[in-house]
Amino acid sequence: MASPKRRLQGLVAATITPMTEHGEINFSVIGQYVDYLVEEQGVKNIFVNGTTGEGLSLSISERCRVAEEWVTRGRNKLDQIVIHVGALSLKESQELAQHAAKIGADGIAVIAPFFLKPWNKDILVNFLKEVAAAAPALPFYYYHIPALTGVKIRAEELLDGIQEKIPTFQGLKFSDTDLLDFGQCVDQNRQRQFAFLFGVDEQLLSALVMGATGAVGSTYNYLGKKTNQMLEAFERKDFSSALNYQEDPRGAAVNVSWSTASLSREGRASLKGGTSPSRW
Ligand SMILES: CC(=O)N[C@H](C=O)[C@@H](O)[C@H](O)[C@H](O)CO
Ligand SMILES: CC(=O)C(=O)O
Repeated sequence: MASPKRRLQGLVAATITPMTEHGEINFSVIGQYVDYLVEEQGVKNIFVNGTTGEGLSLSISERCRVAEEWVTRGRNKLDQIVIHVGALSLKESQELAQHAAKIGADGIAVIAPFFLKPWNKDILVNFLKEVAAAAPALPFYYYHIPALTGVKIRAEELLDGIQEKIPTFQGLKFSDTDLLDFGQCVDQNRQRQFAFLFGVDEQLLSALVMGATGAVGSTYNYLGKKTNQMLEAFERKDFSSALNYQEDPRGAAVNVSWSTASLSREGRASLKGGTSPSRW
């Protein structure tokens, strides 16, 4: 079982869910995918069943099987495996959280419900709390992605007092371009050991300046190595090299016609090699 561990930091690849030409999940390539991330990209943390992984377009049983395959294949090779367990239904989200704990994942993340939505902080925190309580031994991350959920409660507001409500709260995955909100999250929680994981790859350098401790994103699947070099350049305060590296994800993002707000169908297909079907 996962132990509450060191803070998640550095790059986290948001994995795609490989599919066969018939639109079924292709579990057989996940082992190779792990090796590719570790060996070719130098990325040892993954975020499974998130936006890039089309988690919300998979069935619950598929989500469980995908999570299981990543954990099995990633054991002893990856550092941390975070499973996204957000869902429209609290009950399903709790089931996914329990399952993630059972299979030995290292953490769970949850987005805000996005059809019938929480209209204030308390409602959202209560939802998150009930999910977190289903996996009381697992670090919990809130996945803030307002452009896609439509839930615009500021992350800074959400974080205020969150540990009293959710004792396993360990960090934030912040997928929004509002660097003021992000910076305030960092500033107001300096005394806590939260992970501040930024999720707009094109803006990562700016987020590092604001205090990001790591990043979760789709581009780290193929720009992991370069982005690690950017992190190193930033560490040694070589900002002009860091800026050169940052140009890459921005270029790549344009090339595959992504927007910062949503990864298009074409972008996803291109990540999967151009022809792989999607679930939406
Ligand atoms: C909406 C979406 O998928 N966001 C991802 C993570 O949150 C990012 O990694 C983007 O894919 C990336 O920044 C490219 O636009
Ligand atoms: C990028 C990211 O974190 C996701 O695909 O969920």
